[in-house]
Amino acid sequence: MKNRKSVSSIIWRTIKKKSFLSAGIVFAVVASVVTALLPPLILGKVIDMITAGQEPAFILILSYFGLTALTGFSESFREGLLTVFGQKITHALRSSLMDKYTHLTADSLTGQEPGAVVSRFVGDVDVVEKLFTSGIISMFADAFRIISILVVIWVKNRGLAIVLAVILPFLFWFTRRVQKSMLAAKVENRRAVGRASGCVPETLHNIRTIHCLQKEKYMTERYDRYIGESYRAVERSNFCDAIYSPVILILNAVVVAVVMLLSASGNAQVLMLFGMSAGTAVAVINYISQIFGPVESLGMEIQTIQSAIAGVHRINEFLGLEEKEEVTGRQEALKQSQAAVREEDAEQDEIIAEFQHVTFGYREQDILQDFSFQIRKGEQITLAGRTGAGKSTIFKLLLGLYEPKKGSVLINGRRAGTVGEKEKRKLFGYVEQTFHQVPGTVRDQITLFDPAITPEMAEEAARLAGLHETVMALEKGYDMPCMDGIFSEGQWQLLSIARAVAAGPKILLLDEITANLDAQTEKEVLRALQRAADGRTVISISHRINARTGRVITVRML
Ligand SMILES: Nc1ncnc2c1ncn2[C@@H]1O[C@H](COP(=O)(O)OP(=O)(O)OP(=O)(O)O)[C@@H](O)[C@H]1O
Repeated sequence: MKNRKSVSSIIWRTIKKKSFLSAGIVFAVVASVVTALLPPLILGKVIDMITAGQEPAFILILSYFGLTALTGFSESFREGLLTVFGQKITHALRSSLMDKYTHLTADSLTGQEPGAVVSRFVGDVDVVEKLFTSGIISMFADAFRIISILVVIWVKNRGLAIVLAVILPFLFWFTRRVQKSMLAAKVENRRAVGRASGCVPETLHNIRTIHCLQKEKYMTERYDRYIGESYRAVERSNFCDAIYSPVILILNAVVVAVVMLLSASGNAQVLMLFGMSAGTAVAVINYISQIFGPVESLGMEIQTIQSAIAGVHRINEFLGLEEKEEVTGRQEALKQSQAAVREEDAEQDEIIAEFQHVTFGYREQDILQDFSFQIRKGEQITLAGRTGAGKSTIFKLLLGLYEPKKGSVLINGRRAGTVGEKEKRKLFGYVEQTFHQVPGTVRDQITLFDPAITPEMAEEAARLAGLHETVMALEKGYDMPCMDGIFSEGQWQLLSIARAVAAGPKILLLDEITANLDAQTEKEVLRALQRAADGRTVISISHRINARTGRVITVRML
């Protein structure tokens, strides 16, 4: 088992690796808050000087504009750095997920829904990225900004600070309520749009049945219902959107008006709390309008963090799945040299693969029980048995994808599960019922991007499979990008054979390779196989009696 990774360890590693970037973000956050705090103070001072009949110093005016510009600059600098940092995190997370994916055991791998894996790689990673770019860091920045403004206001006008301390929790509660309702309405709308979009292909797909059973009205009403749900959800969302800004603006105006009225009240006790100069009044009005923005953002940031936490859990769950036993480069080299010695020994008794009293089942139910057989080098074996008896399972055990519950599966006298990936490619060639394309050229289909397989080896494999002429007849030959329709069903199977023999494997595993072919094409593929089988051990699964070769091992259904 490899050392376990988690989202937090990956992020922590990225922070340490990109220490300058991380320090830059901290610096930009602090700078943007501090520089935003100073201009209203300077403005207040300038106004106080003007009202006192003094000429404001040029440096003061200059620093007001300079600091305002600096605030904008440090904010965009922070956003820029956060975007870059977010990309680094996305990269690190996706690489770790891919690394994990390639190391999963066959059992964990088959238990994964393709759609769920894609949403782990795309949706969940994006959400975690947002956790940083518009979640945690912005939340700290906004909280820092609110607190610093409150501190300045406390120093400048205690009464206003008290009013704000009372109002801000209410404002925050109201903001969260509006945001939650908007989010719920958006989710509802997405669901309704999904249902309505699903309705269209469903109707087209079943159009004959709908006409036959005269269900047109029912389908129309159903579509109308979904569209109606979507419309109502959008209206709810628009309503929340429409009321929020006016409420905030009115609140802002009311606070300013009340504080100004109180500061002009003339009552000595009230003035103790609310009294201020004209300059301070301008400064605090400025601060009040600055404090509402961060409160609104804070609500959104909490929302982002909440949804990101679910994504973090899902990614951590995926990263915690069981991994294959790892064979390191050195171990593999050592094992290969030991295998070479064993192979020599094995050559004497010629047993290349062996099942010793194997019992195996994917879950509790056993599929094989106390199953034994031996295969000698160069032998041609056919595995026969009813559907579901466990023939393909025997291949998976030979490939070391699963460990038996009892007994052992040996390849050249060695436990199949301990054969490393590189060695496996030299040991086994696997041909399945259908060909699975990889993105790339025809040559890539044969080499599977293995640099050890030269273009000459790929060509030789295609010749052996009897496909060389067909490939050469293609517009770009082996460099032709592979796509559906360039080969016939039988030719795809020949390409499968070329792929299987390209690395010169000692054992060929053939799983029902002629099942989908007509009699003529089957003959052609079987001829190619005869050439490929020369000097190799071949283990095949076939339901067709005429495609069976050599000794037959029957796998009985339990
Ligand atoms: N990954 C898996 N997880 C759980 N059960 C599985 C898995 N793969 C196969 N099985 C089950 O194991 C049993 C044996 O399957 P296997 O594919 O080995 O049979 P088979 O003899 O090759 O059948 P066929 O001739 O139809 O290909 C079947 O009941 C199958 O449903």
